[in-house]
Amino acid sequence: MADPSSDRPAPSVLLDQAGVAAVVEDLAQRIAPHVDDETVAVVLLTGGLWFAADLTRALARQDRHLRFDALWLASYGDGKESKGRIEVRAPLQRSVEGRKVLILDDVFDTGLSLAESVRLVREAGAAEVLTAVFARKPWPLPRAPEPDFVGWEAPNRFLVGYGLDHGGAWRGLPDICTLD
Ligand SMILES: O=P(O)(O)OC[C@H]1O[C@H](OP(=O)(O)OP(=O)(O)O)[C@H](O)[C@@H]1O
Ligand code: HPA
Repeated sequence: MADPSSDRPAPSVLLDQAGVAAVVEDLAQRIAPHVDDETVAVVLLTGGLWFAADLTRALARQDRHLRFDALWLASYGDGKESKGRIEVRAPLQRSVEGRKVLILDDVFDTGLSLAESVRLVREAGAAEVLTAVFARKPWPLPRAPEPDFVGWEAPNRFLVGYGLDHGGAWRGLPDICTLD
């Protein structure tokens, strides 16, 4: 998979694409009773895009046709550790005043990105905020808020694929892999 002439390590698969698809379908079934066509799905860019694309289509198959918006947040840059502060690169494009919002992200790690997005969406006037992440990584301390819906409990490894990157690379891998 890796270019043998490069010094990039080859990703090894932790959850293959069939496993990813099963996790998304299961999440859609669990989320569907809690959302309707007036709910706004808010994806956290950039990494959440692949999950949000799949989940919104899985919800459509459950006859839930959510509105869609995005918040562009960044905290990792090209490194493997959170910088501990969240940069807002682009705000919501439409009003969420009085609406139910479903925030979608690829991974819950320190929990800072999700917490900041919940704060921003509440500040924008959302009536109710639900959160769903594809993967949750283990953490020794309590993180607040925990996501309302979690697809897959990931091991404590650095993940790439299905939106997750290292320095902008590997987001397009259909499997979830690790570089460790
Ligand atoms: O729980 P946390 O420790 O905050 O980590 C999770 C966040 O980290 C990644 O975003 P990143 O800041 O790397 O930006 P990206 O979406 O462009 O990859 C990922 O997409 C999540 O949004
Ligand atoms: O394991 C990870 N991989 C890529 N991006 C991330 N952002 C938080 N955790 C991760």
